Amino acid sequence: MFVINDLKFHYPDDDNDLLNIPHWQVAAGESVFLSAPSGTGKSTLVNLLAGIITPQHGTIRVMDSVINHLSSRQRDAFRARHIGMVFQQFNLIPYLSVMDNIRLASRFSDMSRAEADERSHTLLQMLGLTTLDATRQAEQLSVGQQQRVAIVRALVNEPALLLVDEPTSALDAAHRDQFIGLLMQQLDTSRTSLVFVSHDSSLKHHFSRHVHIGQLQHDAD
Ligand SMILES: Nc1ncnc2c1ncn2[C@@H]1O[C@H](COP(=O)(O)OP(=O)(O)OP(=O)(O)O)[C@@H](O)[C@H]1O
Repeated sequence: MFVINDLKFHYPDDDNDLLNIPHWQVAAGESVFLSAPSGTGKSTLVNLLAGIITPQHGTIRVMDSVINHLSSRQRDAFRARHIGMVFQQFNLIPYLSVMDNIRLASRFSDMSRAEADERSHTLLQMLGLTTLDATRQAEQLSVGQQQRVAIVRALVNEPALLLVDEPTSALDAAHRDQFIGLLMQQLDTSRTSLVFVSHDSSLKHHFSRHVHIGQLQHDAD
């Protein structure tokens, strides 16, 4: 699903490479639990895989595209169509309804609007949100409910690659289990690959692979 080769990345204000990953690949349908101590570059790696930022060196191939060789506009289009993301900040538009927030993503799918809306309602329901909730403005929802909307928005297009960064912090135990169940169902039905970044190691038994960021990094010694 994706292959990283010879990747080096540093932020402009720091000459030292934050990430130096000789090779890492994840196959279609694999689910990876990625752990790392705070500040070691998990979110940066997720942003690289999403094509939000690009490395100074190396390649990140997602499906058939080397995403860091695409223009910024091409990366935006690729991400909208093939990559689902649930980030720490849910990035919902506060004054839009739940459904309109989800439609911002689903208009990039091959589904008709009616099909996409039906799928959205099904996913919302699976995560315990009602038809009435779907009409409410995002800002009127609790933090946990907003997170569930962000999850539906990430899943609605049946993405090839799903990137999830610290997702469970705002969910109670019951909704967290529903969330993981929904993710796993998505992987089974559509061969979606998942990279799941979390500090909550009690969740890692759900995943087919566990990776510590230190295992990916080039050993400088
Ligand atoms: N936009 C930026 N410009 C400069 N430095 C940054 C930027 N974003 C992150 N960093 C630095 O890069 C390092 C890694 O940040 P990153 O957010 O990837 O870590 P993380 O492993 O996800 O941490 P956490 O688990 O605490 O969220 C940190 O030292 C951080 O200060």
